Amino acid sequence: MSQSPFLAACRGEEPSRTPVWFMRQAGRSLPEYKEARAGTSMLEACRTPELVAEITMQPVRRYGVDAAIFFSDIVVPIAAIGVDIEIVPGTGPVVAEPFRTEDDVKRLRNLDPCDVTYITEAIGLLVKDLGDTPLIGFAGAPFTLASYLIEGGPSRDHAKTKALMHSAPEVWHGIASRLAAICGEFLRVQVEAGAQAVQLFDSWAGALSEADYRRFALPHSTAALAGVAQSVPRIHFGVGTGHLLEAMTETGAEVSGVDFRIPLDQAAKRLPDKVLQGNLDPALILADDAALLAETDAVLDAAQSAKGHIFNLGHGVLPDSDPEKLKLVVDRVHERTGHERTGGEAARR
Ligand SMILES: Cc1c2[nH]c(c1CCC(=O)O)Cc1[nH]c(c(CCC(=O)O)c1C)Cc1[nH]c(c(CCC(=O)O)c1C)Cc1[nH]c(c(C)c1CCC(=O)O)C2
Repeated sequence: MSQSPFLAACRGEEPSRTPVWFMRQAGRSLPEYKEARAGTSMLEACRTPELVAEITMQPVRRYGVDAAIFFSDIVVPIAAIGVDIEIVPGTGPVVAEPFRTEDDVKRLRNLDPCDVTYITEAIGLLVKDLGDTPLIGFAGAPFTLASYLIEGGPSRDHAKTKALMHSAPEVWHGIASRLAAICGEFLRVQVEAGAQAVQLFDSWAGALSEADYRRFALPHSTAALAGVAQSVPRIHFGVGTGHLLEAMTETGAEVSGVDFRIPLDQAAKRLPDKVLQGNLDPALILADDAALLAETDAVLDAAQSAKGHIFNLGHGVLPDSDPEKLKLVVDRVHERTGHERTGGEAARR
């Protein structure tokens, strides 16, 4: 496992090749996923260890990526503490009774590892199946989760969430600090079961100004990530967060996820001490091969000046992506950056 290019890159060491994995690599773009999921709701699938292990393995088998991302969802721990939340196909998480008052804060009890034994079981199966490929555990950051709970579902402007932050800051901090404890515990359960890195998804943090991010989100994301500090590398990612790059590093995460809107050479100038993850525009997977490979090369070139680089998309794989195109990207990244010893060289040593 010490040979894992992904873990070496996370630690800021020189990997044998640039590691590559894709956010949302397990999911709707794969025909074998659709087949495995047929007739099972998303949350039910997340609670079925054999199915979780199979779906997590599918992109590893197909693409030869350097890490597996655990098949689950950011709302799984919220559902596990008894909140009535569903993942509606084509929409996203929908909450039956949104959270908006002091009394609602009390509905967020702590997560007990006993609430999610299916997670421990699924990771137990995966650690055996994965061999040398590391498993990334994950959680949603308090702000992103709180937005679903307060809005009641997906939101473009996060208006109710922002209004609550400013008009009832004690209710906001009550909700967000309880979510931080839940996220921290969810990450710990995954690491204790065998996940070798974690990613905190603050997908919607880009909707906040830097001042609001620092005041309302950063302390809670920091608390969530503190749960697994010193045990595994931590990756932190948000969408449209160019104005927050520096602030987001203050959570203490070792790796900064960069979305496709900021070139990696610019991110490297601003974050010289951070390993960067990213950032091919997911839409390029739908482009022709020549354009796709040119942009893949451009990402690799821009990453040269970074302290370290983990190749990824700038956000999740789009549902219409052709798996063959993702395979093309993995092979290109490996071919261009691999300097693993050849048989001949190894024999000479
Ligand atoms: C915001 C967010 C959610 N979930 C997640 C985020 C953060 C990442 C991001 O910004 O993309 C994280 C997530 N969700 C899922 C994973 C699994 C691992 C992976 O392949 O990356 C991960 C890491 C599975 C999933 N989570 C979901 C699917 C699709 C469900 C299906 O196949 O029926 C998958 C594979 C559902 C989901 N869950 C959520 C949304 C918005 C949706 C899409 C709803 C839809 O359009 O159908 C909430």
